[in-house]
Amino acid sequence: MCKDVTISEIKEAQRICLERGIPFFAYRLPDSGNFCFGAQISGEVAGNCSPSVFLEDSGFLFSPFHVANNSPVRFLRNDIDLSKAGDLDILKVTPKKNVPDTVPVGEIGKGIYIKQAERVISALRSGKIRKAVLSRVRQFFCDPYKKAPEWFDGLCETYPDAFVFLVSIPGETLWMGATPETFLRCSASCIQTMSLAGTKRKDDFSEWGEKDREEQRIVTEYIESCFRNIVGTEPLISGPELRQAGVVSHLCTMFTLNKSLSPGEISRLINALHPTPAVGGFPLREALKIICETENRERRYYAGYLGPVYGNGQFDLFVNLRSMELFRDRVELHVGGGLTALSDADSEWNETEIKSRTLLNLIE
Ligand SMILES: C=C(O[C@@H]1C=C(C(=O)O)C=C[C@H]1O)C(=O)O
Repeated sequence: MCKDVTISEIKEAQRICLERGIPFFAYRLPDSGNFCFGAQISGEVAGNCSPSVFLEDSGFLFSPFHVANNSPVRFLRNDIDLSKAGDLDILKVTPKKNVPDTVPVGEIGKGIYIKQAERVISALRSGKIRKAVLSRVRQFFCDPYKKAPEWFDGLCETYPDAFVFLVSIPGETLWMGATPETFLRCSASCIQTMSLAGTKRKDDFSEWGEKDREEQRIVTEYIESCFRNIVGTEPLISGPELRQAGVVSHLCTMFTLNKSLSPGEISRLINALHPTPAVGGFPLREALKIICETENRERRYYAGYLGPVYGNGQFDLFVNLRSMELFRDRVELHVGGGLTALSDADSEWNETEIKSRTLLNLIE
């Protein structure tokens, strides 16, 4: 699906699609020099069913944190992928669609966040929940429809080891990000995922504290249990090691299974992995309950997963983090962090501030 396309062709195609209301996706895989693009020029964007339905197709999967009316599973086809000389011209003559503007969620400022964090921390200290990921929304007023192609280019340049993406479903949503976190990658003979948790500033060289190590351990043990219960084979596990993600560093453990799995096993693995305690918490049900009651908003596509699916059962899916939703006059960054009984509300706020620099450094 990914042809040799230049960044200027990608930017031009993005501009045309944004202007004409054509559904499209653009991405650059981690540590790759290839830019990929796909636009769906006919029919409705598919969705409203289980993400697994699409894993044998070719296109781009966009799956929310929670499936809801305003955030269904979406799957974009790549009718146009810029592989042919006339592809840009086809986009230019695709009829323009007038679509309604989408509605922002609203900023969640420091006062509200600190109250929410204190509430979650006291539940964590009562011992029923070990970890819960609390997130917030940060707004920035600007002209996203004009700027998006430049930002995409800038993110690719600045974060070579991130999955950089821009995905547009006109009238529904437009997201962009540079995520460091693999959800699940599947090639002909290898399955890979990661446990990514624990955060400090990139220039903080102190030892990792117990809070970060505990946060990481919870995710690692959870992923191990998913493999044990569903695949029955232990993957190769390496780490935790320090992993730089732009402005921050994380602890990262890699899981590699050198084996191909049946579509049924893959689908069960995906269902078990999402959401991992890296973006949800542990135990899952109790953590999701407190997140939902405390955040009091739909996360929509934040902390869901997304990426290209190649049509042969192979795919590269990533967690939707370090990302933002784009509106006519502003962007909304979604940013969160894992809380445990050892958390301090102010430090957690600072962590979300630092993580939001991943995108703000480029767009401000
Ligand atoms: C939730 C986010 O990041 C996740 C939470 C982390 C943490 O709590 O240390 C680290 C990496 C991610 O798994 C985010 O960036 O919004």
